[in-house]
Amino acid sequence: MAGLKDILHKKILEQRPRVKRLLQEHGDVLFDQVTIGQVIGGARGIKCLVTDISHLDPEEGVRFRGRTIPETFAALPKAPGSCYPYVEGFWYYLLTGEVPTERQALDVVADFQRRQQIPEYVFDALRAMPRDLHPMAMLSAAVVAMQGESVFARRYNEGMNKMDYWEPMYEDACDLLARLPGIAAFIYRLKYRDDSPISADPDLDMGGNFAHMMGIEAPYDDVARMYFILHSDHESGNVSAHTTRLVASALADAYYSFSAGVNGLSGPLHGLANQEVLRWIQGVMKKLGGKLPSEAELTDFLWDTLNSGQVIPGYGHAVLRKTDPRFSAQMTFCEKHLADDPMFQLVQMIYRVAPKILMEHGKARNPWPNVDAQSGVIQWHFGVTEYDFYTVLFAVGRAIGVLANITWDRALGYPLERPKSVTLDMLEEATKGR
Ligand SMILES: CC(=O)SCCNC(=O)CCNC(=O)[C@H](O)C(C)(C)COP(=O)(O)OP(=O)(O)OC[C@H]1O[C@@H](n2cnc3c(N)ncnc32)[C@H](O)[C@@H]1OP(=O)(O)O
Ligand SMILES: O=C([O-])CC(=O)C(=O)O
Repeated sequence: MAGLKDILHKKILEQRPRVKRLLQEHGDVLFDQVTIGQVIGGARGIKCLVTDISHLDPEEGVRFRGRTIPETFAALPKAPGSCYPYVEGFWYYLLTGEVPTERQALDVVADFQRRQQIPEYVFDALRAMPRDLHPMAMLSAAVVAMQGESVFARRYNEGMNKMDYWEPMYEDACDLLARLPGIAAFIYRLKYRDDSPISADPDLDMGGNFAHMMGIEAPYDDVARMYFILHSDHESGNVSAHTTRLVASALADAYYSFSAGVNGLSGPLHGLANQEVLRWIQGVMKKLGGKLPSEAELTDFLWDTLNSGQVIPGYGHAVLRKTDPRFSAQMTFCEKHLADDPMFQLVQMIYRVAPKILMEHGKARNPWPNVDAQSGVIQWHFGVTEYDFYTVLFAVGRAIGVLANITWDRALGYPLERPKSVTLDMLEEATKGR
């Protein structure tokens, strides 16, 4: 039976003529127009990136390879005794667009088990860092420290043919992805559990192994599977995906590229918002002497935040205009496992109160919660209360999407990314007579 790499190769050969035809026969077709507002406004809405891995509809949310989140969860083979899929099966799905059989998903589980050994120098490097360094900085450094392992960089230096770029990129992507849960768990136990790492269990799948290496009982394995899949991809324009893609477009390998993407994810307007949500919630409770707020108290706290010129973390989005389905998917989990948790009840209360206030405030184009509004509270419930670690979990998930993307970018020969910049004078010149 053909393995993941063979099927991916077949898919690549099918897709290449599409790109070639679009470029050769329709390269001059006008596809989008750009306003000055978009040029100054962070390129919002400009359609200038291609990916088939996921797509984001402002009203509906993300679709992975054409499937919504519930459809994706339903379609993929599940880990034993779990209602969540194998992360490895999801990787297969994102890469190929095909739902793997259980056998095919298990082949990837076995492949990742073979690849998961982390070089000892990574642990040495992490131990040499200041213990109070942010875990995202540690993760980024650990990833780039492994750059010497890159098959892509080696083969490039040997003079590899362009048509082959995807293959070592795929190898690097699989190696990196297989090792990331172990690196993340190591960072956690180094920083917050007195340097007491737990070795990988060679028989477990990625989600199960991550829970094992964190030292947390079931259903934390399901939390990991759900979390990694939900955070994997959000089309290509978000900061972490775009950064990874941009760096890889210069033919930097997966280690350099993903490390750069991790750095982008560490911004509080992007991935770090999940730690900010918990920090903000703790701030509310601290102000009230440790008790949960009433709706009136919460309303005041929300206004205080807005009036002091800060954002409500976990709310708003650059593209979405409705409640993020990733928020809803996590809420479904919480209703099952955390229904009585006061922090979850507070998250629910914020969901009842904050959108109205953001609408009244009148600035945010989207007053609804995003993925980050719900994720930290789940971690807190399972004992991961060190909230500066939360974005590391996001990063492990994000790796699935961005690594699938850069493998395909090389397969389809997408070129070096290099948009054009203009000066303010040029923009003003364009407005003359208007
Ligand atoms: C995984 C993710 O990255 S999901 C997003 C995670 N980030 C957060 O949750 C942080 C809070 N949210 C935000 O800061 C924003 O909504 C962003 C960064 C996500 C999107 O930014 P934009 O696309 O620029 O949003 P939008 O067009 O709605 O912004 C318009 C105004 O509303 C403000 N606004 C947007 N969201 C919020 C919010 N949650 N609280 C307060 N103000 C907000 C913006 O700061 C901006 O103000 P300005 O005109 O004074 O500059
Ligand atoms: O799409 C975005 O800009 C931000 C986001 O939700 C993500 O990257 O997951």
